[in-house]
Amino acid sequence: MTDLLTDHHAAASDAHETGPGRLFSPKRHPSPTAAQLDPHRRTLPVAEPAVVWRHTKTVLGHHRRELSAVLVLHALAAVAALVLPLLIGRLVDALVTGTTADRVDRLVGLLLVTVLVQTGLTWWARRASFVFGESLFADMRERFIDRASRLPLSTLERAGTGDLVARTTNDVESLSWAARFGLPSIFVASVTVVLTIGAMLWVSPLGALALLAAVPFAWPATRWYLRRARRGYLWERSKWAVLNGLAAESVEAARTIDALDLGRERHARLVDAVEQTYAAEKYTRWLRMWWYVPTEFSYVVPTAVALAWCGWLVHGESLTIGAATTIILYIRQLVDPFDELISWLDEIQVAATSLARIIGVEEVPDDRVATGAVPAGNDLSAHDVRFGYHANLEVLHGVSLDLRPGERLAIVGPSGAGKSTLGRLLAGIDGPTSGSVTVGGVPLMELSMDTLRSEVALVTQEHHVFVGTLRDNLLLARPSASDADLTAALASVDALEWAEGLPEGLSTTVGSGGHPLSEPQSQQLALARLVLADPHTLVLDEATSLLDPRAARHLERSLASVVADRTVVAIAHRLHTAHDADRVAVVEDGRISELGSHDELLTAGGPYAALWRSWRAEG
Ligand SMILES: Nc1ncnc2c1ncn2[C@@H]1O[C@H](COP(=O)(O)OP(=O)(O)OP(=O)(O)O)[C@@H](O)[C@H]1O
Repeated sequence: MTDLLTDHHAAASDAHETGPGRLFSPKRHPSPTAAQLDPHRRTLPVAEPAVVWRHTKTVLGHHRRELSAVLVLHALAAVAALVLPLLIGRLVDALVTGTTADRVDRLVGLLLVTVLVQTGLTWWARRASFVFGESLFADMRERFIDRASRLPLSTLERAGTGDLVARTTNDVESLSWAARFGLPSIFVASVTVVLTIGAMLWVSPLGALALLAAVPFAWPATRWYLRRARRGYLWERSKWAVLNGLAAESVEAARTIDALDLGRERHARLVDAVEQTYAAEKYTRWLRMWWYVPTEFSYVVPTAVALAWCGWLVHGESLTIGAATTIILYIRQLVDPFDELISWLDEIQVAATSLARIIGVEEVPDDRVATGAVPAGNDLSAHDVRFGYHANLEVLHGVSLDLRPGERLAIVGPSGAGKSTLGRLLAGIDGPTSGSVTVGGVPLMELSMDTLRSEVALVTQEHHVFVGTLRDNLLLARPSASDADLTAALASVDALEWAEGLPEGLSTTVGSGGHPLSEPQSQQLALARLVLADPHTLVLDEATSLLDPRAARHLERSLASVVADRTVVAIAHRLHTAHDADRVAVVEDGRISELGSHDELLTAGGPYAALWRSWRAEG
């Protein structure tokens, strides 16, 4: 047993030992390394056990009344269950010492009533537990969804959506299972175990000693298991998150994968993710296997010991046959709840890991704090802005820029210079590490998301159509808009004709699985959303096909009507946009090296003039 329960963290180097002889040797199985767990690097945070415990206590505190009712009902049901062996013991003693038929009838009648009462109480207690588990789970889920839907975009981009999707699906499901079925079973089992042991001690403390025979089997094995389970399940969950993310991404990007012939590469990555998930699953199964064997012994051995021990006590007249019968029945009666506790202990480990991952989402710091300050005007300014996606790797090195309301400013520069990054900062997606980006004198990071979107918006290549009606998709931009507003917005981007031609007009379900929208239609929908949000400044990333000169003429018209009367920052990857702009900012190596009109910069003969000449030569 001691050999079996030795600490094997050092065995991580044997990660590739998978022969059958090795597989079942506890010494050889690889445990997760810190790098494999990787809970804090690029993934979302995982709450520490103390935080999980504090959170659980708080949530239980909110349901104190239901919890007390559940415990009292289970205690009553357990007491009724304990009366049965006691009555049977009395019956045995009465029969051994001699009694009347009348007394036997009374004891049997009492037995029947007890069975009925116990059944009724158990049903009631279980029902109360289910209701309790459901409301507890509903609370936790609501908190999680609330936080998850407000996560900073930069955090999500860094962590990847796979991790959040895994927490929303696998983890919530495992928690739901534990809350709905685990908690009720644990209540029943714990109350029954405690009361049964109490009853055994009351009947005969000496006879109850037989129960100690379970300890050498159950105790060390459980300790050994619990020491490793959290790390094991965290490892398993993190690998599932990677696998889920890869699978979802592969399905979403199926067309691109086909077009670029990336099938083989995706397959290799999926196989690698499956292998890593398999290794993690194998580890936790291995833990359970070595834990279950001794615990199974702990169920059987005490009954055998009790038979011998109580028999010896009866022989020495320290115990009546009836009391011995009661003790042995109690020991048998303990097996089921004990087994239930042991198997739920395992599920609870999984659920606790899931809970730690779910609560971890709450630990993501907000990237903005809405102060309630109201911008005094529409002028957008960047002042000495520095920013990097990673610590020690600055991308923007002190950028200052004052936009003139209503102007069209093109940002040009070599690839990787920081143009898109500057665009993200000007649109308030990311906050500067130092310096400030303000609108009407208020830093963008001090505006609520709703206010921010009515000031400045980033138009990217993404024009996602959400599953829901066309109306729902438009209302996202302005929830208070009337149907007339929506129709006007669609008309302004030249989309009314096809929108009215949909089977149910604004009420047509679009998005994945709904009525299919063509690429230009999806783009117009995104533009109509912009019209509804009505920001005074737009940051257009020209990488988007929205500005592709080969795009359909009506799309260009749609865009033109959206940008009219707004301040526009166009991140120009083709210089013809710069030619049409009021001013051009040249970004080189994270700095603005030139700023002026097209003609001024050409006359200056600096970097812009060189870029323009080489672009003309290529064109
Ligand atoms: N999400 C990100 N995480 C980490 N690094 C990033 C991220 N986005 C951009 N970078 C890095 O920041 C630097 C500037 O990138 P950015 O996309 O802003 O340049 P760009 O001038 O827009 O280039 P391009 O014209 O090729 O789009 C590059 O070194 C890039 O690798």
